[in-house]
Amino acid sequence: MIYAEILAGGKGTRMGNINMPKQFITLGEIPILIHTIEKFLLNSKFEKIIVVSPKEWINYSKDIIKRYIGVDERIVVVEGGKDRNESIMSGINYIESTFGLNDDDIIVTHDSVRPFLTHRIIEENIENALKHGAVDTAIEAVDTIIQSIDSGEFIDNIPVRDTMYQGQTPQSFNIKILKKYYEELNEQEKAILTDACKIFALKGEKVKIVKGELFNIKITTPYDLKVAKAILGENVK
Ligand SMILES: Nc1ccn([C@@H]2O[C@H](COP(=O)(O)OP(=O)(O)OP(=O)(O)O)[C@@H](O)[C@H]2O)c(=O)n1
Ligand SMILES: O=P(O)(O)OC[C@@H](O)[C@@H](O)[C@@H](O)CO
Repeated sequence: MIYAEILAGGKGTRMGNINMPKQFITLGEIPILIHTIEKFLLNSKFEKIIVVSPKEWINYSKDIIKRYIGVDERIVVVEGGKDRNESIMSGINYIESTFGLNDDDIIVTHDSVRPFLTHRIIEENIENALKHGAVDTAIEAVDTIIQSIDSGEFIDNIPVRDTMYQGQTPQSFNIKILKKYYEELNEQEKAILTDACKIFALKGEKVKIVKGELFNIKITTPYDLKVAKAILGENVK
């Protein structure tokens, strides 16, 4: 089966002083989370669309889904984890305990705060996850990427730009393999994960790249919120 998992379990601290996690901020009068869920609803291949939410925002998430989308049996809201990867695993635990896991089940995981993903990106994630078992969505680096191990004091390395990409989401996986690899990692390895594809990379396993889009931004800071509004053609102050 093919599942979607929308990660909305974060607090949005880098968005600054807001009274709710950033995934609930409205964009064009609709919460960011709802924009993202709607993109997934357009694809009929998903058995379930699992939304992970902070515990204290579960009821709120359910309320806005009902208000903006209505009752849709494909959508379920479950409690997230202490970090992004733990949130991914919460969704997988829900799938396992509710439906069991088959060898060819895949999951398309996506940041709730990337509302501009496209149908093409979702389709290519599904197709390649079924074929390769692990997929990242990425765009070619536009800037030269500089590596500085001492937190920005001096440069250690300037990799050849043509080999550099910027990771986005969705990231999609064979569920059984993702779960097995994640459980095999030690705490130190888990601590350096900035995304789920790194779980496969640490195991030396191949991850297929699907072409992302420049506009598939992650809304992280107040600046990103302005960019998102501009993408939608809203007036930006
Ligand atoms: N425990 C967590 C942490 C993050 N996320 C989700 O992962 C996505 C990308 O994470 P990020 O942009 O870092 O979100 P936050 O953790 O909310 O932001 P911040 O680091 O500024 O607090 C977001 O949609 C966020 O809700 C999640 O599902 N569970
Ligand atoms: O910005 P954070 O490190 O909290 O979150 C990282 C992930 O969300 C991020 O790696 C994916 O969106 C892929 O880029």
